[in-house]
Amino acid sequence: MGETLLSGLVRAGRRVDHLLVGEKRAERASELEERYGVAVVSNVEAARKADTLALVVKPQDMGDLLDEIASALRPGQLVVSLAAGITTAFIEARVPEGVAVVRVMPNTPALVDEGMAAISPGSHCSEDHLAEAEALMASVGKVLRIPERQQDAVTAISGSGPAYIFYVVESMIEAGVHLGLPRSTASELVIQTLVGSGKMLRETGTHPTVLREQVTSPAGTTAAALRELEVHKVRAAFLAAMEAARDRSRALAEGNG
Ligand SMILES: NC(=O)C1=CN([C@@H]2O[C@H](COP(=O)(O)OP(=O)(O)OC[C@H]3O[C@@H](n4cnc5c(N)ncnc54)[C@H](OP(=O)(O)O)[C@@H]3O)[C@@H](O)[C@H]2O)C=CC1
Ligand SMILES: O=C(O)[C@@H]1CCC=N1
Repeated sequence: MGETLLSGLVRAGRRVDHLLVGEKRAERASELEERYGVAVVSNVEAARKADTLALVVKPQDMGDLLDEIASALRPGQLVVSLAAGITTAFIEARVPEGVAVVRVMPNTPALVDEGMAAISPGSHCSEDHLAEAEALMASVGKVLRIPERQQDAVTAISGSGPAYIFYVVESMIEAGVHLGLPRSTASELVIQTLVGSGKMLRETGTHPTVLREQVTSPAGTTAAALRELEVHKVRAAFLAAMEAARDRSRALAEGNG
């Protein structure tokens, strides 16, 4: 996710020659330096020199990372966390008083500048700090400001969301193959159907139920398929899946790695 954000900043034409990246593995560090022209330094040096820090480690590694950099941080700096589950309070309790914290939930379509990020301010965060985090994430897609209490639900919907969509795509391609289509044909049909349907949702602003009804001819093929999805409780399965993701996000905040 960190590299996705970095590559987006480069594509957006933002200056990255002054950007410091904390990366421990030497091989990976040289790869990032060569690919993006950024300087790879220690986490402590990045924390001491940067005005804004983006923390993109796994939630389970966040406590150790904060312990490592806390003494290098100073009031007025901005810490932007992209980690699932980790609350602004968790970070604020581990950094000096007056460090501004913003919690972000991004998603991987940021790689093609179609990301969806939700941002929430911590308790010492000014409008300028929040606007800075917003501008960072706007380099790679849309940004919504939300209250932090909604972050676990957002993580379940848009953070993990691309995985559910890819799962549906995989399933439809497999079904096409099962029905006798060549894999490449099935794949092209499904991907273009997905992109076209997404574009219809965004460009028409029409409710998805209406769009679905427009495809569903009386006693036709779509009605036959949708009946099977109802019989197999696919809608209930989506609800249960997203509740599980929301609960997992909450558990990560409580340190249940
Ligand atoms: N993937 C996604 O779709 C999304 C991810 N996120 C969040 O982004 C964060 C990263 O996730 P993801 O990119 O999937 O995970 P990855 O494991 O791919 O990336 C985490 C990176 O952090 C590095 N790292 C770990 N500890 C340190 C440290 N102390 N100093 C410097 N670097 C360190 C790891 O290096 P190494 O490999 O050497 O250990 C690794 O490159 C998570 O908190 C996740 O919740 C949020 C939304 C979407
Ligand atoms: O699976 C995860 O925990 C991360 C957070 C949201 C998407 N990927």
